[in-house]
Amino acid sequence: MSVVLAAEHLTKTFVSQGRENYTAVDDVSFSVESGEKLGIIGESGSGKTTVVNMITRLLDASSGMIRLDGEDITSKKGKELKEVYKKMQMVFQTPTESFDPRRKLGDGIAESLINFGMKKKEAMVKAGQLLELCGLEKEYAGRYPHEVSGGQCQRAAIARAIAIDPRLLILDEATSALDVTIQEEILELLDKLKTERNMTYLFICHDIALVQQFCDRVLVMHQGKIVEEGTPDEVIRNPKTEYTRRLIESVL
Ligand SMILES: Nc1ncnc2c1ncn2[C@@H]1O[C@H](COP(=O)(O)OP(=O)(O)OP(=O)(O)O)[C@@H](O)[C@H]1O
Repeated sequence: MSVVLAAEHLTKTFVSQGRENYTAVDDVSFSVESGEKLGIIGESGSGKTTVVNMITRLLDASSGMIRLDGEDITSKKGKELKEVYKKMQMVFQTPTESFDPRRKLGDGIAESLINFGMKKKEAMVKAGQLLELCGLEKEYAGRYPHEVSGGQCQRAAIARAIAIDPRLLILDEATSALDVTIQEEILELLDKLKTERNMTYLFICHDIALVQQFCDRVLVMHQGKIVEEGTPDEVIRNPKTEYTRRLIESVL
């Protein structure tokens, strides 16, 4: 199996005037294999989103390296990021906010296709097909974000994220705002897409039960460090740290 994403000794120290420097992510290393569903769990403030923000290049790393498909992307900026986002896409917690409220869902999905060279007409047809692939009728392309439910909007966000056929999806609390049955449906959709498109997932979540259900492997983050790693069943059955034990007890 090939490594799709690797983080090597990734560190982020926030430096702000008048406050002490704060190291939110401290020497974090991990890799995600092709076709794998890797979870990262940890309590609020443990550094999960900071890791994601560095990987997706929304935030500069203080030190360390990020490789995507073997290529060093740690310092990629501006136009160089287009190639990065072709391979790696994100799905966030609040789908309604991730779409422009003044534009229809179909336009939002077609936009990424047009950015990558597709003609508008073709992109609109493809947007409808992607919505269908994600379990919505293609007519949803004509709806605004506020005209659909949270679960439907998250399906549209997934349709947009897979539009340009990325290898890796980063799902940052992508099911956390949804109720339990809708969460299940979204996880089923992600599993279907993984089988059909050989997707690789980095699944950030604070809920170890969801990670157990969905992921092949999990990293536990605490105070900016990875404190544990294994299959979800291994970690749940035999937690090595008191912190992980508390995380498990709080959910299961
Ligand atoms: N721009 C910033 N400046 C200073 N500190 C920050 C900044 N962004 C995040 N932090 C701090 O870094 C730590 C990690 O935050 P992060 O958002 O990565 O945690 P998290 O595990 O994703 O939490 P949550 O699940 O609540 O989103 C927190 O203590 C946070 O206050």
